[in-house]
Order: sequence, then C-alpha cells, then structure tokens
Amino acid sequence: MSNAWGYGPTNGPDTWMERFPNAKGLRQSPINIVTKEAQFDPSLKPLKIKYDPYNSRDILNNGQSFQVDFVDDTDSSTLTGGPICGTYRLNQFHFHWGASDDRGSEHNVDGAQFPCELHLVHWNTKYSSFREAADKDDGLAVIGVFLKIGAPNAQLQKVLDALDFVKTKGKQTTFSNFDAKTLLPHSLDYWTYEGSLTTPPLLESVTWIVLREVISVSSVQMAKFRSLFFTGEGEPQISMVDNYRPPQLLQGRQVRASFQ
Ligand SMILES: NS(=O)(=O)c1ccc2c(c1)[C@H]1CCC[C@H]1[C@@H](c1ccccc1Cl)N2
Ligand SMILES: [Zn+2]
Repeated sequence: MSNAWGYGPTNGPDTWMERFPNAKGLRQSPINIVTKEAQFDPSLKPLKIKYDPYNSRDILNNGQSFQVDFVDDTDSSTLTGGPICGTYRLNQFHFHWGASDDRGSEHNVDGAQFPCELHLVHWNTKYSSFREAADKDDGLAVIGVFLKIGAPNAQLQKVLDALDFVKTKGKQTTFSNFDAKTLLPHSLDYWTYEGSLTTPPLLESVTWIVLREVISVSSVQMAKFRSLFFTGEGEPQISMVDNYRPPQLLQGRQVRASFQ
C-alpha cells in the first residue's frame, strides 16, 4: 500500500515535508493566533456570506476528514467583503478534531486548542474552477470556526446524522438542502492572515479568516465525529481522530483583526 500522507506515526505532519516541499514554506498554516499581537485594521470590511441550501450536494469520507460538497457552477453560494477582493464560491466544508475533547483544532488561540474546527473552503472566481484556483496566491479563502464543548448543536446534528452512511474512506451519500450558514456564530468578527492548505499539497494559496466567536458542540456529538474511520471498508479499522496539523511558524506574517 502506498505510504499516502495521513495523521499516523509513520505518515503524519512531521513526515509531510518529505513529499510536499511546501511544508517548509514561509506562509504555512495553521498558526497560533496571539490575540494581543493581532492588529485591528479599520480598512477590513465586514464579511458578506450568502449560502444557498440548494447548492449542497453530498457528504464524503475522503480518508482524512469528511466533507460536504457544494455545487459551485454559479455565484449562488459566495463569500465577499472581509479581507478578500472579488467573489469566492463555496466549494465544501469539513472539520478537524481530536481523540479527546482537549485537542483537535488546527489554529490555536493564545496557545489554547479547541476540540474541533470547521473549515468552509471558497475559491476565487477570477479563476475558472477550484482546481485552477487552488495553487494561486489569491486562489482560496477558508473560514475557520472553532467548536467548544457546551450545549448540543442542533444544526451540526443534521451533519452528524449523515455520518452513519460514510463511516469508511470513499463512502459518499447525498446531502441536499443543507444551509451552511446555520453553522456560523452570531458574530462574524474575525482574524485574518495569509496562509496555506493545512493538509498536503499544503498549497500557499489561502486567505485565512478565523472567526473569534465559537459555536457549541456537546461531548456526545464529539464522540460521533470519532465514530468515523480513516480506513476503507474491509480494511483493519483505524479511528478518524487527531486529523489536525499543529501550528506552524509565523515567519514574520501579520495577523489582522476586524474588531477592536
Ligand atoms: N484544511 S484546509 O481547509 O486547509 C484544506 C486542505 C487541503 C485540501 C482542502 C482543504 C480541500 C479543499 C477542497 C479540495 C480539498 C483538497 C484537495 C483535493 C484534491 C485536489 C486538490 C486539493 Cl487542494 N485539499
Ligand atoms: Zn481543513
């Protein structure tokens, strides 16, 4: 079996640089956000997020996480404003989580990790497709949302209920009429910096937009994330947990805040 990248002891984040030289780049993600060093930038615009539930298509276990894919052939689910120029289309969202509630997020805030982090991935429509945008400096914009242990999240539960049908790598099922906006917190205050994909190919093409306000998730709901497997049907089962990359060096980058 090819030694595909993953999160295990022999193919995890510390080995990725062997096959993906971007790992040693100067704008890698995630990072630890030091809130006192994030400078308020009054020129930053509010985020404008318009998601159409009609665009949600399916849910897939891709062997590293699970993702909800969106039809992105029109401008009906878009991100504009904020730190970006132009219009970016929602392509998919996915999560990263830990084996226990004390870890799991990719970005840290003042050295603290959350049990889970949601990524909503958008691509710049100045390019013809996600794949064309994926390796351009201004190609992608990812909204990061932290999940914190608290009350059960009814909107998230709609996604978690579908996980029974995508337990193993490669499993996919229809997931229609889902409004991704219902996963967002009330406040759209954010930190932003120039970074990369947090998994191979680690392309340095992402404008990161990390929301300050968290959404809730219960411990029972976190256990549902951990019921997935990295492995395919019929293979020895390896639980899908700790699918996060640790924080990378800031390398002189500035983290800006949309709020004072
Ligand atoms: N944690 S994250 O948000 O920074 C992140 C990291 C890596 C990748 C993704 C999201 C997503 C974005 C859509 C495609 C998918 C993926 C990919 C798959 C097939 C081909 C290219 C690509 Cl890039 N890679
Ligand atoms: Zn991600």
